[in-house]
Amino acid sequence: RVRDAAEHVMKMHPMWQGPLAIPGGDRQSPIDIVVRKSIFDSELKPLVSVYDPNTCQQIWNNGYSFLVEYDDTTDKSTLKGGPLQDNFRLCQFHFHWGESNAWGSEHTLDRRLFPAELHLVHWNSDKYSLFEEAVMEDNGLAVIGVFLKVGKRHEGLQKLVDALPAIRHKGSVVEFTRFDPACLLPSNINDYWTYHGSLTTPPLTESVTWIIMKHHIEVSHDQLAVFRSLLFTSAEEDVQKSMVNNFRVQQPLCGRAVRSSFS
Ligand SMILES: CN(C)c1nnc([C@H](N)S(N)(=O)=O)s1
Ligand SMILES: [Zn+2]
Repeated sequence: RVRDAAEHVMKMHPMWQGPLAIPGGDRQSPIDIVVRKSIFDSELKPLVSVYDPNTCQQIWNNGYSFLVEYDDTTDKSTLKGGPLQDNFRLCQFHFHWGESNAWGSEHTLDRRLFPAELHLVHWNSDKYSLFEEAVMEDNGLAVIGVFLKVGKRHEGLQKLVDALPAIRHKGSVVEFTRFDPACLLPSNINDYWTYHGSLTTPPLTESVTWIIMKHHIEVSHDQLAVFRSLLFTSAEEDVQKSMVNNFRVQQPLCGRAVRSSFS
């Protein structure tokens, strides 16, 4: 199977040499969303995202993905509503992708794989004062997931794609400003699934309210190819490894409900 091959390749990354599971973890991510088993919840409110492009600060290669980081010392870029009871601050966004367009996403819809998945990571600024605190708490984080499909070029993404050659190696960082992450959201953000899960990279803490968009965004084949030109490895390492298949294997649902905001 596609996923088996990728699973083998992905486990080669040092990230996954350690414990692959949280002992007793019963709300791990990512998962397969079985659409027909999701439960429509009419109480789910519209999502309200307010992002200030002036809070965008830098883009860097952390050796597993590339992250666009935002100033989260104020409530200038926030997410609320939807399944959330509190106000959440945007701290970063990043992607997961495959070595080919056949796979790459972390979540799947009825086992359908997408070539890539965008994650916008937010933390609960009503209850906590730092991401590092929130990451340990049940209601600490909210991550929006958006599937990417290969098609027409995404004009808003190109500014980010053009910055990638400057951060090819693990540990490289460049200034990256005035980027509005709203341009990466689908036009309709009110059709989503939501469930309680975890970070998909260590510390794998079970602190995430996942909000997975029903509608995808389109990027071009060439734009995705630039993602794959990044490297897992730093400039000093002898063997350079392409940054591909940076997704976690799927985790058991353990009886969790997946709710939908649409019927
Ligand atoms: C420290 N932060 C913001 C994160 N730690 N792990 C993250 C994962 N990449 S994900 N996929 O967002 O759970 S995001
Ligand atoms: Zn992620």
